[in-house]
Amino acid sequence: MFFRLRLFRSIRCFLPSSFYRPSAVCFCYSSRDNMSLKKKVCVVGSGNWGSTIAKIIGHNVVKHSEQFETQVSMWVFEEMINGRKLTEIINETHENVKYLPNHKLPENVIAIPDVVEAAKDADILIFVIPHQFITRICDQLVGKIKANAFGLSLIKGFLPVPGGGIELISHAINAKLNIPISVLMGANLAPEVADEKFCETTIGAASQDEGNILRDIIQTHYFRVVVVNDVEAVEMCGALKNIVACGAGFVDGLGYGDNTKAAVIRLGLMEMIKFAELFYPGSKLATFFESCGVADLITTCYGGRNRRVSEAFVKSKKSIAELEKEMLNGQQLQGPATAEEVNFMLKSKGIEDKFPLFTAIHRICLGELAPEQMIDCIRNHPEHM
Ligand SMILES: NC(=O)C1=CN([C@@H]2O[C@H](COP(=O)(O)OP(=O)(O)OC[C@H]3O[C@@H](n4cnc5c(N)ncnc54)[C@H](O)[C@@H]3O)[C@@H](O)[C@H]2O)C=CC1
Ligand SMILES: O=C(CO)COP(=O)(O)O
Repeated sequence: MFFRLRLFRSIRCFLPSSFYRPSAVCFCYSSRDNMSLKKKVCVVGSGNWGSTIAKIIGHNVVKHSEQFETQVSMWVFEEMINGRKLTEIINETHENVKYLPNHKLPENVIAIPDVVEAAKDADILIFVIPHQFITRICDQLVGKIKANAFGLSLIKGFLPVPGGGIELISHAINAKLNIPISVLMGANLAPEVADEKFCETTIGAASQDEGNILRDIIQTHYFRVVVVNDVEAVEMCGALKNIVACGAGFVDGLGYGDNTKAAVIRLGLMEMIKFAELFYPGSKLATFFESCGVADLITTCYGGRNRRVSEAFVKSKKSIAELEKEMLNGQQLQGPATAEEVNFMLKSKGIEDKFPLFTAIHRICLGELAPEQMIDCIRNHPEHM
C-alpha cells in the first residue's frame, strides 16, 4: 500500500491536476436509443490481428443476430498464394492460410478484395491494418461509406502531419471519413487470442451507445472488454508501447536479464505518461492501468513481434527491414516506424532529451547508436536525477 502511494506520488510530480483527478472511467451502460436497426459490420483488414478479430466478430454477430446482420465482410489485400488468390482460399477453406494459419474463420465472414465493395453497406467499420497503409485505404473510402456509419480502430501507430507534428490514427480516419471513431487496444497478442486463451482488452469509446454496441460485437468468454471514455489515452498507450517493446528486445539481444527489462518497461511507462501529459492533456492516469496500458506493455515486451525482431537485430547485425522480411512472413512491424514518427515530433519541438528512451530506441533502429548505448541512456535517465 505504502509502495503504491509512493509510486503514485512520484508519478504525480509531473502531472497536471486534471490528469490524476478521481474520475469515473467507465461509462454506465443504459440507453440504446436510435441504435435498434440491424447493423452490418465490415472488417477492414485481414492480417494476423485482423483475421483474429474477424473470427470473434463472425461468431458474435450470430450470437447477437437481433442486433447485427449475420454476414460480415472482410477486406483482404489481395495476393497470390501458390498460384491462388488469397480471397478465394479464405472463402473456400475459411482459413487465412498466410496470416492466421490453422484457425477456422466462421463461414459468415466473407473475404472481399475491393475495399469500397467490402465497406459500402457497413454501419460499423473495424479498421485493423498496419498503420503504414491507413491513409491510402481511407482515401479510397472517401464518399463511399454510409453517412451514419461509425468506426473502431485497432491500429497502433501515428501518422506524421506536415509541419512536424503527428496525429492519432483515429483522428486521421475521422478527418478523412467524417465518422466517429472509437479505439480498441489491449494486451492482445493475436496468436493467443486466436487460440482463445483468456485476456482482457480496452475500448476507448467515442460515445456510450457506440461503446455498448462495440462491446457486443467484440466480447467473448475468453476476451473481456472494459469500455472507457478516454479515447486518446487508450490509443496513445497502444501506439507507444511498441517503441518500448523494441527496447525490451534490445535488452534480450544484449543478454541482460529480467531486471534490466523491467527497468526499460518502467522508464518506458514513465515516458508514455509524460507524452500524454504534454500532448493529450486531460488523459487519465487510471487509463494506464487498464489492459491498454501496463498490461499491453508487459505482454508485448515478453511475447510480441517487435521484441522478437529487435532481439534478432542485436544478435544478427542484419537490418530491421531484412529481419522483418525473413521472420514475419508478410506481417508488419509497427515499433520502429512509430519510434520514427514520435521522434519526428520530439525533434521538431526540441524535446528529444525529455524522452531519452524513445530517442535512443529510434536511433538504434536507424543504426545511428549501438544497442549497448541504450543501457547508458537508461542509467542516466532523468527519472534517476
Ligand atoms: N498481431 C497482433 O498481435 C496485434 C496487432 N495489433 C495491431 O493491429 C494492426 C494490424 O496488425 P495485423 O493484423 O497483425 O497485421 P499484420 O502485421 O499481420 O500485417 C499484414 C497485413 O497487411 C496487409 N498488407 C500488406 N501490404 C499491404 C498494402 N500495401 N496495403 C494494405 N495492406 C497491406 C496484408 O495483406 C495483411 O493483411 C497493427 O496496427 C498492429 O499493431 C494490435 C494488437 C495485436
Ligand atoms: O500489440 C500487440 C499485442 O497487444 C502485438 O505486438 P507486436 O506487434 O509486437 O506483436
